[in-house]
Formats: sequence, C-alpha cells, structure tokens
Amino acid sequence: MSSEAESQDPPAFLASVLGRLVSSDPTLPYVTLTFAQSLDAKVAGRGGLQLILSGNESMKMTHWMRTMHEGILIGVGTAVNDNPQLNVRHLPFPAQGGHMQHYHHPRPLVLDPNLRISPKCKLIYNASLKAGETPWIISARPAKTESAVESQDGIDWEARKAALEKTGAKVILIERDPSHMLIPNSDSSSYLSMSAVLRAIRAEGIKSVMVEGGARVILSFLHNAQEGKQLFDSLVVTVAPVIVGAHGVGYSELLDDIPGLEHVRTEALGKDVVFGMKAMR
Ligand SMILES: NC(=O)C1=CN([C@@H]2O[C@H](COP(=O)(O)OP(=O)(O)OC[C@H]3O[C@@H](n4cnc5c(N)ncnc54)[C@H](O)[C@@H]3O)[C@@H](O)[C@H]2O)C=CC1
Ligand SMILES: Nc1nc(O)c(N)c(N[C@@H]2O[C@H](COP(=O)(O)O)[C@@H](O)[C@H]2O)n1
Repeated sequence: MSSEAESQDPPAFLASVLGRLVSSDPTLPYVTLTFAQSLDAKVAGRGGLQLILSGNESMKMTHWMRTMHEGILIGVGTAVNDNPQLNVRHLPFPAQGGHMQHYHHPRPLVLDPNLRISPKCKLIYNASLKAGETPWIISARPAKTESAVESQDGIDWEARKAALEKTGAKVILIERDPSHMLIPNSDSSSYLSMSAVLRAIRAEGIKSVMVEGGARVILSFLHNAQEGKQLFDSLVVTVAPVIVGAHGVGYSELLDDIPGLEHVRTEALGKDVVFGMKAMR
C-alpha cells in the first residue's frame, strides 16, 4: 500500500468502494459518508474537542476522497468548533507534462439554518487566497412569528446573511419542512431536511458530495437509513487504535440496526483500518 500512497492516482481501495461516483437518481448527488472514529466509536473528545484520529496514511486517503468529489458537506457544529479548511493539501504534488498541476478542491457546503458560521472562518479566508473553493452556506429563512424575540432573530438572521454574502460566500435557501424525519430529541428549528438539502445541492450543479461530519450530521444520515430512507451511496470509516472514553462525542447512541449496508473492502493504512461499504438506495 505504501507505493500506492505515494502514487499520483487515487488508491485502488477508493476506486472499488466509490466506483464512478454517479448517483442512480439524477435529482440527487452521489453521496459518500465518511469520518474517522476511535475504537469505541467516538469522533471527538470531551466537549467536542477536535481529535486528530487519522494517521498520515489514512489522512492522505481522506484528501484523495476530497479531490474526487465536487462538494464536501459539514454541519455548522463542525464549522464553528473546528474552523476547518476542507481543501486538498496532503497529496503528492502533481506534475504533468513538466507542468505543476493543482488538485481540484471540493466546494465546502455548510448546513447552517441559523447562520452561525463566522464571516472570518478559514473556509472564506482560504477562498480569498484561492486555496479552496468559495463555501456555500445552506440555510432557511426563520419562520415568521408574532413573538418579539423570534422576529428579532429574523432581523439578525438577515444581517448575518448579508455579512456572509459580502465576503463572496453564497447562501442557498431551502424551504423549512417541519414534516422531515427528525432525530429523537432534536430541535426542528435548527435542522434542515437532508433530502431537501441534497436535492438543492444537485440543482446547483454538484454531482458528488463527501459528507465529513460532524456527529449530528453523521447521525442524521444513519438515522434516515435506519428508517429506510437511504441518502448516501457509500460509507468510508477510518478506525484509529485509540479509546476516547465516555466523555467523548459519539454518533451511535440513538441508533438501531441499519439495513442495506454491504461491505466492499477493508484496508490497513499505517496504524489505522479503513472500512469501505456500499449502501443500497
Ligand atoms: N472524527 C471525524 O471524522 C470528525 C469529527 N468531527 C467532530 O464533530 C463535532 C461536531 O459535531 P456536532 O456538534 O454534532 O455538529 P455537526 O457538524 O454535526 O453540525 C450539526 C448542526 O448542523 C445543523 N444541521 C442542519 N440540518 C441538519 C440535519 N439534517 N442533521 C444534522 N445537523 C443539521 C444543525 O444546526 C446542527 O446542530 C466536532 O467536535 C468535530 O471535531 C467533525 C467532523 C469529522
Ligand atoms: N479523516 C479525518 N480524520 C480525523 O482524525 C479528523 N479529525 C477528521 N476531521 C474532519 O476534517 C476536518 C478538518 O479538516 P482540515 O484539516 O481543516 O482541512 C474536521 O473539521 C473534520 O471535518 N477527518
């Protein structure tokens, strides 16, 4: 595997798990759900502390996945907590015909109903330096109410939208859908319908999306799948040889059996093990 890791082509592992990254439904993008976890299924430490779970080899594989997809989707929890870059930085520098080539960066897509992301975040800063694509923020107008507190929220939301748009970031609005499948105990005002989000992204021209987390977004996809609504095509999970413990952040506490997942390939990458699965839509 080490010679493949240095190659200027994506690892064969990804080709067999992701195939041609073409969705069977033309109204939806091809979706890869992917994340790194500890042996005890935690994706972050105490209070959401960001953990570097992936070693060099599996992190490189993650960056191959980034360059293979047109979009990279996270929830606003990750955007605020980690201030991530979501660009492609850990691949061998590509040369072609004597010219240096740049890897394609995926477009960052942030689920952010209440527009909590900062206009000063790295995603926006990097885009200004051409070290990443301009992020798209996916949101929904606050519901109109008679309440003074909530109507003030509406005004603040408009101001936050204007501040983000001033940086060049695009705010994509979707309709609020109170009937969409909700994770038990979650607050409907801060959740968007995942299928509406995916349809909106596809309508904007994005044909493949890598979903990188965080915990609630992972749970949303898996919860939908558990209820028979399969919204991802493949699942790639890096397992690192560490135990985080009960104080860490997990995603599986509310889940039951998930049907329709089929193992494709398992790869040992450095200290980590990466599982590649396909999902039956
Ligand atoms: N180990 C790994 O691979 C990764 C770990 N993380 C970790 O995850 C943590 C962040 O996770 P969370 O706080 O759960 O935030 P998150 O990144 O999952 O964002 C959740 C937020 O997204 C918004 N959202 C809108 N529609 C939604 C929907 N249908 N489903 C889910 N969310 C929706 C909501 O405002 C919700 O609160 C951080 O500690 C971060 O370090 C994040 C990404 C990858
Ligand atoms: N593959 C992977 N391994 C880990 O150990 C991780 N902590 C993550 N996290 C995800 O990557 C984002 C950080 O990306 P940048 O390095 O800033 O580009 C982080 O926010 C998570 O989405 N992934």
